[in-house]
Amino acid sequence: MNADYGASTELAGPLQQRRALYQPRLPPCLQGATVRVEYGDATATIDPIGADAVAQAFPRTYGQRLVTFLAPDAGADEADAQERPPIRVGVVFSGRQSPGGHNVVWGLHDALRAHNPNSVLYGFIGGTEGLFANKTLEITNDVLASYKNQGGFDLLGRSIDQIRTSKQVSAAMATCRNLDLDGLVIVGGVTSNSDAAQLAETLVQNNCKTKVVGVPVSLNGDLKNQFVETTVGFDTVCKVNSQLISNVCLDAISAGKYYYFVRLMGRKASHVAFECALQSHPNMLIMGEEVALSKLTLMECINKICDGVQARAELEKYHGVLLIPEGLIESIPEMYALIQEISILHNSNIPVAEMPSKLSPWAAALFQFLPPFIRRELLLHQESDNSAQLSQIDTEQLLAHLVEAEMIKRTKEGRYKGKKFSSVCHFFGYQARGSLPSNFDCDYAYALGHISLHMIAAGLTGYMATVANLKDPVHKWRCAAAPLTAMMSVKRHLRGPGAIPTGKPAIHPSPIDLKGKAYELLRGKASSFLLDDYYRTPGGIQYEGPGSDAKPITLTIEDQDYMGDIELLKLYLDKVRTIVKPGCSRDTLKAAISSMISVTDVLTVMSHPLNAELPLYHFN
Ligand SMILES: O=P(O)(O)OC[C@H]1O[C@](O)(CO)[C@@H](O)[C@@H]1O
Repeated sequence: MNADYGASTELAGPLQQRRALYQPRLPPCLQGATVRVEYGDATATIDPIGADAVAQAFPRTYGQRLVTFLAPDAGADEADAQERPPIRVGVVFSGRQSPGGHNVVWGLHDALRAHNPNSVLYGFIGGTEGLFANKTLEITNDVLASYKNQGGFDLLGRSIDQIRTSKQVSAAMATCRNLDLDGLVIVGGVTSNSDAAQLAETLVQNNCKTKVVGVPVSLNGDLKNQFVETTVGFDTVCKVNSQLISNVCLDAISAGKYYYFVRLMGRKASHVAFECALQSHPNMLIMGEEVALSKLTLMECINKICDGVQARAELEKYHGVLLIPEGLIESIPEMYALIQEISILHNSNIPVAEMPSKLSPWAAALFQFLPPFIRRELLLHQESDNSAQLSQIDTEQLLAHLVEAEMIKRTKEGRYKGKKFSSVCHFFGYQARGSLPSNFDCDYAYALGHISLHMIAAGLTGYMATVANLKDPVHKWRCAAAPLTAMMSVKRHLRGPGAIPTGKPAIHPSPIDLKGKAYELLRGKASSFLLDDYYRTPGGIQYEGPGSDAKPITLTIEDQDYMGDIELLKLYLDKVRTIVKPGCSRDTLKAAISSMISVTDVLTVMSHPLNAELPLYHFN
């Protein structure tokens, strides 16, 4: 390991320094050294058909009860910290880096110290490989000083997001025993938390005392289910990307000559692209979930984009911004089938150079049709979950290339009479992944770190730390722990009651809810986005003042009646605060709000009783 992990570095910039001083907010139940642990119902899984398979695979950790953490009863005697047994905990960054990850370690550290100052926290250097090789860094306040509220995972670094093979699991268990760990906290997304569940089960079966706790940290926002509302890092990444997208929108409209094709990280599900579209209002968004549902072929997607380009040309508009998720390529049915064939070849250890000749005739034909750069990228070695390396496949360039060819064809055939189509491509991912985390991600991660300690102290294993009511202010957050097995499902080939579960139980990425309110909202605006250049400029992340408590739009919309909540209303009003002055007309307000966010029923805002409570917002 060359990097000097955990070395106390000086925070160079004033913003970095100021961010290090930010004290994340904690919900009331986490403000003391102890919590009251309340056990709820026993769990099954979110996948009734796969429940038996999950129960069989996790005989010792399946069916555990839900757990809620509450503030200790008023007047309850809080034992002296010295009387609580010290706890030894290890923490590993397993998943990809995501803004806020450092605060999980910080929260865990602070909660451990409050529990008993003789407790010890080890960070594994270099991620899972450090865990296997027992390479540790003791986390202290000094070590943490320059990582508080900072981006990246460079406090400890990371390597592969995998604790899965029997060799890896045995090595992890040996480290837990060697360090005499009471708990191991695994930080990551769907893959890392699936592995955490397996490790927890194995440790129980082998009478290893270490409790395994998962923490939902992933920019993808796809670890979402009835227990988990969002993941740490999603908010920041969407805010940074939305700013970049809106910059590109203004660039596009200024010169009026390019179509920007922007691919966004987020793996198979389209959460990042979707949230960014709600924040920045690009002209088009092609979501993987829509394409998969309608079984749109590659050429149907291209025609859809070309129809949009043509409709805009009729308005004399030759610029535009199109967003796509990096997982789009896998959602196109014929591309999915091709990727599956390549995956089988990888799993059969066929050398990459021989793969094209081993494809089925139709897959070979499709493969040959694709431009050489896409062919090369499709053959890259797979991710740890056996999926294609989506970050490396330049789908935006493939689309731009095919759209250009189709526009030329339409021109030749006389079906398009506008100016020549020109495109510029971007992949926004890494730029946002290392960002300074938003206040929301700082608070959320810090709270999850605290909850992890309370889970270990309560002897829970095979659980994920969770926080509910995230749309509300921090003092209303509800802290809990949910069994990892309860979030599992089993892939199956057929749908419906006759479906036979196949494959290993795992926590799978959850797709965009195409019946949800946020989707309905976006669809309602689709034609205006396409034609009206309804671009919205969210600007950079705000760390102080108005807007610093803004949360992901999808989180706030999905979880409640639109505009039904005072906090959400305050949020919107905060956003318009800078341009809407007291006493302004309804029309000004309406224009201001709709240019910033897709509010469907602005009048509801105006007639809301809260208006009377906020003197700034008395409207004529
Ligand atoms: O750093 P790498 O290996 O390119 O990882 C990229 C992948 O990691 C993520 O950023 C997080 O899972 C994905 O969105 C992306 O596909």
